[in-house]
Amino acid sequence: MKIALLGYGKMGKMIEGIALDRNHEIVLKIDENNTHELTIENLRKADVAIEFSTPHTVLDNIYKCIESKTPLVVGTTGWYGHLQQVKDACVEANSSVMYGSNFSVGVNIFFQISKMAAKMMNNFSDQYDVCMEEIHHIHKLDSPSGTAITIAEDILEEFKEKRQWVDVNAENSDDVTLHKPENLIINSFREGEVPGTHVVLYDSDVDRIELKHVAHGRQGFALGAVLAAEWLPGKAGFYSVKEMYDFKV
Ligand SMILES: NC(=O)C1=CN([C@@H]2O[C@H](COP(=O)(O)OP(=O)(O)OC[C@H]3O[C@@H](n4cnc5c(N)ncnc54)[C@H](OP(=O)(O)O)[C@@H]3O)[C@@H](O)[C@H]2O)C=CC1
Ligand SMILES: O=C(O)C1=N[C@H](C(=O)O)C[C@H](O)C1
Repeated sequence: MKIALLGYGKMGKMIEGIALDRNHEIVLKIDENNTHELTIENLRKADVAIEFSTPHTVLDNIYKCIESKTPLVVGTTGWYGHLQQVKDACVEANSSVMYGSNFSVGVNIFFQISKMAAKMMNNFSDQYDVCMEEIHHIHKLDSPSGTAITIAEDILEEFKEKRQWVDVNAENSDDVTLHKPENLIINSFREGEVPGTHVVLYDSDVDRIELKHVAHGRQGFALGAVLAAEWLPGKAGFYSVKEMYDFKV
C-alpha cells in the first residue's frame, strides 16, 4: 500500500519502520516544516494516510483527508471534543476515518477487562471507590491521555456512582473541590520518557484491586496503527479502533 504519514515525530518514524517491514511504501511525510506539501493532489497519491501530529494540527489534517477521500487512521489525541463534527463530515463525504486513543492490542484488551471489571464493581459501589492514574513522558501536550479518557468513559457507562471524569494534574492538584464522590478522578503525571502507563484502582476499607497496563515502548502503538491502515481502505464510514479488534469474549 502507498501510505502518507501526517506527523513524522516519535510515532511517525516508528510507523514508517514497521510499514516498510510489511512491504508498504511511504509516499508522503509531513511535519511542521513542509505542511505546504499536504495538498489534495498529494494525498490522492496515497491509499491511506496515518495521522500522528499534535492536538493543534490534527483537525485541519483530518478535514483535508476527508476532502480528498483518502482513508485516514488518526492516532493523535486531544481533539475528542470535536468527534461528532468530524464524524458528520466523514459520513457526509462518504470518506473513511478510523480513530483510536490507543492502537496497541494490549491496551485494547485492557479496555475490555476494565469495562468488565467496572460492571462487576458496580454491584459493590457501597464498598469500593474507583480512581485512575496515567503516567506519560514530559513532552506530552494533552492531559489526561486519550487512553485514560477512553477507559474513564467506559467506567462511567458501568459504575453508576460516578457521573463525570475529572483530570487532576500538576496545575490543579491543590484544588480539593475536585474530590467529590461523583467525580471519577484521573491523576495525570508527567515523568521523564515514560511511554504510557494506565492504572485503574478500586479501593475499599479492607483491600485494593489494581488493573495496570505498562507500555514498554511505542512499538505496540505503531504496529496497531499500521494494522488499522491495512484494515480501513474500502470501508466507507467513521470507525473506532475497537471495531477493528472486535474481540470475542
Ligand atoms: N493512538 C495511539 O496509539 C497513540 C497516540 N499518540 C498520540 O499521537 C500524537 C503524536 O505523538 P508523537 O509522535 O509522540 O509526537 P511528536 O511530538 O514526536 O511528533 C509530532 C509530529 O507532528 C509534526 N507536526 C507539527 N505540525 C504538523 C502539521 N501541521 N501536520 C503534520 N505534522 C505536524 C511535528 O513536526 P516537527 O517534528 O517538525 O515539530 C512532529 O513530527 C500525540 O497526540 C500522542 O498523544 C502517541 C502514541 C500512541
Ligand atoms: O502521547 C503519547 O505518548 C501517548 N498518547 C496516547 C494517549 O494519549 O493515550 C497513547 C499512549 O498512551 C501514548
